[in-house]
Amino acid sequence: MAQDQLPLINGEPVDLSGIINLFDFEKMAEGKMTKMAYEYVASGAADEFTVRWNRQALDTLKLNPNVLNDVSTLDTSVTLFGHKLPYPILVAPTAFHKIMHPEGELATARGASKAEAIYVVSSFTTTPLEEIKKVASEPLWFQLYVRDDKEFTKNLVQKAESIGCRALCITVDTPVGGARNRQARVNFKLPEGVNAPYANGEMIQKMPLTWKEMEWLISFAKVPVLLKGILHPDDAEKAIQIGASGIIVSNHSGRNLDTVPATIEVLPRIVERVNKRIPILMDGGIRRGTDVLKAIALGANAVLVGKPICFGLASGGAEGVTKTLEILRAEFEMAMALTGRSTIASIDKSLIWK
Ligand SMILES: Cc1cc2nc3c(=O)[nH]c(=O)nc-3n(C[C@H](O)[C@H](O)[C@H](O)COP(=O)(O)O)c2cc1C
Ligand SMILES: CC(C)CC(=O)C(=O)O
Repeated sequence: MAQDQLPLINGEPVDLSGIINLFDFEKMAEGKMTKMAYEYVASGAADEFTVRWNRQALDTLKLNPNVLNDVSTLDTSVTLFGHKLPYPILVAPTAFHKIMHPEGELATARGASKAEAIYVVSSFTTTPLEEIKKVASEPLWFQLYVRDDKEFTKNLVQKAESIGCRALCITVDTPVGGARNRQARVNFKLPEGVNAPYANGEMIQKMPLTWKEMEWLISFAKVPVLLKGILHPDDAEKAIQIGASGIIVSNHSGRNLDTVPATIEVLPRIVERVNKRIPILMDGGIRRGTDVLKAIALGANAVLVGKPICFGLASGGAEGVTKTLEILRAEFEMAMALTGRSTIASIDKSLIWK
């Protein structure tokens, strides 16, 4: 690429041509981020067992491909809540993008839109929703951390709806923060000049969120509500009973409760209980196209990626985000073709080697 076409970070051109896979982005990002920001993004809770298990569980699942099916054209599209996505990968909500790149969430929104992906904006965005909306040409969803101030929460939901967010993901796995030892060691805090307008002046402290508050939220939400952070089949059932439109099987990338299982291990039980009544999304450790394929084979309708987006953003701003999604999308297409699957519907359990 010519020097004048390279993405800029802090006015400096950044060459992403050496980036071949998502792990390359992490290495590059580590070199560009402050230690505090890198530790914030890269770390998990306590001894980080769950962080490792998310990856190990995906790595050790083996594939069982078929040959000689016609894979000359692939249809990777899925429909979620009436909206057709060209491929089943969304940008997970992650907080504080301005500590990763000076353009923060604006770069993420531009990058995700260019890659035709839905961007789930975090409650702890460091850029106001209206500004993000202006640069996003693909749909936005909004992730909500419910605060004890009901008026504040309701206003925030209504703001997200009024700027056009198409769904709400209520994070239910963070009643308190986790034992984030690595963040504690670097004394993580937002740098001067960076703030989170919807954090209501606090980071995570105690959140009095119960099924009762969820029912209250669903009662006035005008867009589909998904519960993010479901790991127990009974909770998936309750989510359906109170009228949730979808769930996200997530262990918060191992950042909250260490030693919970990998999400790909949990997924089949939830899929069985939900029995196609509502869509199931999954996140946690998705780094390869084959990971996306495995999650869909085990019953997810779509997946989200968190850390890779942060590393793409830190490495190359909007271009880094786009490239992250494009690599994953291309690898997913290869994985489909190489396993003899030309549509999402044909990706079933028989793809997983037993
Ligand atoms: C740096 C970082 C910040 C995050 N911030 C939020 C957040 O604000 N709200 C939320 O619901 N989840 C948050 N998450 C969790 C992600 O939405 C997602 O569940 C997780 O990152 C997916 O796993 P992966 O990072 O292995 O892809 C965060 C994750 C990371 C890595
Ligand atoms: C402020 C944080 C609790 C945001 C978050 O969800 C995370 O860092 O995982």
